[in-house]
Amino acid sequence: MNHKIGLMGFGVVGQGYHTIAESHDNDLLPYQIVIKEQNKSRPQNLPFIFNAEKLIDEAEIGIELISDSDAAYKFIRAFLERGKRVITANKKVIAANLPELIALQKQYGGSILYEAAVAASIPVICNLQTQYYGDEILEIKGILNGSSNYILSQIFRHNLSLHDALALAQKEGFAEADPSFDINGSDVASKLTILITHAFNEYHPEASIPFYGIEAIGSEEIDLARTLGLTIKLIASATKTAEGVTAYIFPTFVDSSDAISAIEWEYNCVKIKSKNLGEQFFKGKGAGSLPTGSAVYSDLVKMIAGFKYQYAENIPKETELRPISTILTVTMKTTHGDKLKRYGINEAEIIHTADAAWFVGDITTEFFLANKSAFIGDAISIINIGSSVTAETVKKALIKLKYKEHLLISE
Ligand SMILES: NC(=O)C1=CN([C@@H]2O[C@H](COP(=O)(O)OP(=O)(O)OC[C@H]3O[C@@H](n4cnc5c(N)ncnc54)[C@H](OP(=O)(O)O)[C@@H]3O)[C@@H](O)[C@H]2O)C=CC1
Ligand SMILES: N[C@@H](CC=O)C(=O)O
Repeated sequence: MNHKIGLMGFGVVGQGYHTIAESHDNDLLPYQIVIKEQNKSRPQNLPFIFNAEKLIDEAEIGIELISDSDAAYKFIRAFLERGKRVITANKKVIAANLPELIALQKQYGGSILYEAAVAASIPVICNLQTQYYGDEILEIKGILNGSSNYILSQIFRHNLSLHDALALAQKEGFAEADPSFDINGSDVASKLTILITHAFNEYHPEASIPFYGIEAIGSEEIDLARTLGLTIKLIASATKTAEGVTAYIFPTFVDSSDAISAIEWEYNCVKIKSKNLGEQFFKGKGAGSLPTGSAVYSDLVKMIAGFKYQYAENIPKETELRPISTILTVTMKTTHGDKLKRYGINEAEIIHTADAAWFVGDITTEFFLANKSAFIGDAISIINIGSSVTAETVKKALIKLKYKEHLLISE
């Protein structure tokens, strides 16, 4: 049966979905494909068009896979306002507008699926939707960005610079159109916003979540992690507390006993803790053409079979994280101690190594959010020490590194 599927976007993900449909079920191929650039070379035999409005009017099901979030938002809205069904992989649009998109589904009777938007190949949204009846989710934790994880693997395993590793992630098709979202934690924050809504029925938009990326991590942090026998992963976590839900995203030291430490390259992982099930752990590719296209294709099959996300009766409103502030034990590194003193850190608390100045101790997420843009301006790297090591051990390792470096310098 022909479902009059309209595809928007024929890039990394659009082509992934199309390849799968072509080799599997021609009925699930699009009857038209909207693209933007007139002068790109394309396969000759495919039904490309440039008129998105025509496709939105005529298609029965829309698959939105474009790289322009403003246009994607307009297209998704237009499908839902016509009571139509639409699939997307765009986490920015979903995370920024989730309450509105839920309301549009309720008002006009259309529906939207977006499994590919979070952790690409890992069916985490469908899992949250269908597997926890009679249960209570307590915590979600994981790696939710393929590019930054791929970059960390390249840095740790092949000593590449962040810049060169990012260029490779872009070449592989893992990175966003604006790759700063991959390395500054923003892409992870969008994904965590979506997971929190599905797990806890609370809406915490990206800006309300304390998040920091891997941008300022340099060889000093890699040396420190190696000295400690640890690795560094960009970890997102959301936890149910007595007061509500708390969440944050930071590069984090991880030891080898934690399954997260073994997640390399573009792979993602999600740990879910619930009252009845205890802990579950999912691992899968978090970016790339076929892994993401496959999640889109599966959404399409599920959608045709009648699957819809079930949202709570009350559309979640924007709420504060609770507790409002959480204490984290971190390392903060920059090039010069004076930059740390600006944030009220005393000279006595600063450890100087050959090329860097470090603070190791407690900060609150409230302090972090208040100073975040200044930290970025000062190129301060922040790593959550997590539970794998104590602050005292980290300080000792830094002092060891300092003397090793002094020896090297005087040699
Ligand atoms: N890459 C990945 O691994 C993953 C990506 N995603 C998400 O999937 C979506 C698509 O990403 P990806 O495939 O990588 O992007 P690409 O850059 O590879 O492709 C983007 C496509 O969108 C088209 N496009 C851009 N703007 C418009 C517009 N205004 N109207 C019509 N078409 C337009 C482009 O057209 P043209 O060909 O003419 O340039 C191109 O075909 C994004 O939301 C991304 O965040 C989600 C999970 C994983
Ligand atoms: N750029 C994203 C793509 C998938 O969401 C990533 O690297 O994870």
